[in-house]
Amino acid sequence: MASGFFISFEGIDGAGKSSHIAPLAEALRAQGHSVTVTREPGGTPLAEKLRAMLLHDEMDALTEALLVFAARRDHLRCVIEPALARGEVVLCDRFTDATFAYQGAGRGFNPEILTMLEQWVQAQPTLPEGHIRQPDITLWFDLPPQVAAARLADARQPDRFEALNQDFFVRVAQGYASRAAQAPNRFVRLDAAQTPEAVWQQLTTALAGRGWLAGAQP
Ligand SMILES: Nc1ncnc2c1ncn2[C@@H]1O[C@H](COP(=O)(O)OP(=O)(O)O)[C@@H](O)[C@H]1O
Ligand SMILES: Cc1cn([C@H]2C[C@H](O)[C@@H](COP(=O)(O)OP(=O)(O)O)O2)c(=O)[nH]c1=O
Repeated sequence: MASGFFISFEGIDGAGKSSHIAPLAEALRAQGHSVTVTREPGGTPLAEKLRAMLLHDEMDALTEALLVFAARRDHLRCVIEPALARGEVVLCDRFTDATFAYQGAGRGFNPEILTMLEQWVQAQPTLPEGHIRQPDITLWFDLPPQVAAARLADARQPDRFEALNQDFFVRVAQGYASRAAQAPNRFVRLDAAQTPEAVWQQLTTALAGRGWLAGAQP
């Protein structure tokens, strides 16, 4: 079976993830790859409905965790796994690291339960025994929360998460840092405080170092 490549984009709100996904998709297509661009929570009609609830309805942290993993299951089954099986590159705006950062570190929800849900939801019969589906590379846009807040101040109407205070995002940023420490080969840390051009340069250099995107121009 053809095996594609799975890249996730992570970081706190305002870190610059979304700004880099379309240019990366274009650069990969220009080099002959088929690319699926998607996002979490979301990516399927069902998961987009769950996303709207997560972003706008009041609920506790367990309900948040169950909704994001339900959305993820549908997204994996209907979009990500089929795209990988076709040999495509999948670019996904957030994945499970966001759950550990937001519901785990941010909300203070039990990470052991998140790990259990991760094992169930990301089980995939085509993978070798003991493996679950994870991104091949996670591009982590690391940015101090106060810089992200300044970027978002005028940019858009905040959702339930973006409206939370600075302390929440300090914990979320720490959550990403500890996830990155647990999977150093998967995570690529980008200094997202630099200019968009410099962040793009870091991103393409990291991918080129792994055999992707030779000579891509911003
Ligand atoms: N490197 C950067 N320097 C300054 N502003 C940036 C940079 N990257 C993105 N932005 C701006 O910050 C805001 C948030 O960027 P966005 O890509 O939507 O972040 P995210 O998807 O991580 O929430 C946007 O207004 C965007 O134009
Ligand atoms: C994937 C995921 C996202 N989220 C949150 C983080 C974001 O604040 C929000 C939506 O993410 P995002 O798509 O980055 O928002 P936007 O479209 O505004 O850039 O969902 C979680 O809390 N847990 C998760 O597992």
